[in-house]
Amino acid sequence: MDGPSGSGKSSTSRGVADRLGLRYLDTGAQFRAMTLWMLRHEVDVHDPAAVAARAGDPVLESGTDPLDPTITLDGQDVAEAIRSEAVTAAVSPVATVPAVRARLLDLQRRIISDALDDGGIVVEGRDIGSVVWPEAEVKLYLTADAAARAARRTAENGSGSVEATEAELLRRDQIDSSRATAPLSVPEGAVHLDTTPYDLAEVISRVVAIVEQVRGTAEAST
Ligand SMILES: Nc1ncnc2c1ncn2[C@@H]1O[C@H](COP(=O)(O)OP(=O)(O)OP(=O)(O)O)[C@@H](O)[C@H]1O
Ligand SMILES: Nc1ccn([C@H]2C[C@H](O)[C@@H](COP(=O)(O)O)O2)c(=O)n1
Repeated sequence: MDGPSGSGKSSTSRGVADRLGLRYLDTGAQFRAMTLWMLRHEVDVHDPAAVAARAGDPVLESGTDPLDPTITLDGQDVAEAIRSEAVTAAVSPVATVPAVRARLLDLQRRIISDALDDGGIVVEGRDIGSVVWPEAEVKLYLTADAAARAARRTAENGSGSVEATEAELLRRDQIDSSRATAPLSVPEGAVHLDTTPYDLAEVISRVVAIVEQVRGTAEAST
């Protein structure tokens, strides 16, 4: 499942994975953990060579239970720390460094391979259907109007102005879409779902129906 910031990928992916008995992976959390490590080790996140030189150092582990996803950095739970404003502001430049993407893509592919032996996995990010796992059984591209995304995110944060949140979302959209390495784009063969008019339960039900339809079609043709 790919899509821009705040389109509902995490909430939808977790709900779908829970309904279908699948594992769940938030790849954005991995980019955030990598960024947190760089900040904690005083690496200049705007210096790609400096970031690349340390990209192999952090020890990252992602737990894939959709009801309790976890992320640890050098053995420490960082689920809360990776959502800080400092990390949110710094993550885009770190995510554009090829050495960072290569390291995390390798980790993501290993997690996906393991999960495929265990029933399957819902993976969310920006380049999952296009780069990380183009052979995915189902590819989804989630969007929502910037105003709806900003309103949802502001409600989630419980503070801040909707206008400022929307500006920050649009800034990250712009960076994620225009970068040279694995830009955010609709993957070939993906179903595009605009969630603006639907609440979360409705989106989850629609995605589950899409998965069941794809699986039914695949079974019927074998
Ligand atoms: N269809 C929906 N209707 C209303 N609120 C929603 C819907 N989908 C998600 N939300 C809410 O919007 C907020 C952002 O959703 P979520 O974190 O799942 O987005 P995301 O695409 O994973 O964002 P990011 O890429 O920044 O991690 C959350 O508070 C979530 O509960
Ligand atoms: N597969 C991915 C996942 C995430 N990113 C980048 C893009 C975002 O700026 C950042 C944080 O992601 P979020 O937690 O907001 O989903 O990580 C990426 O480049 N590729």
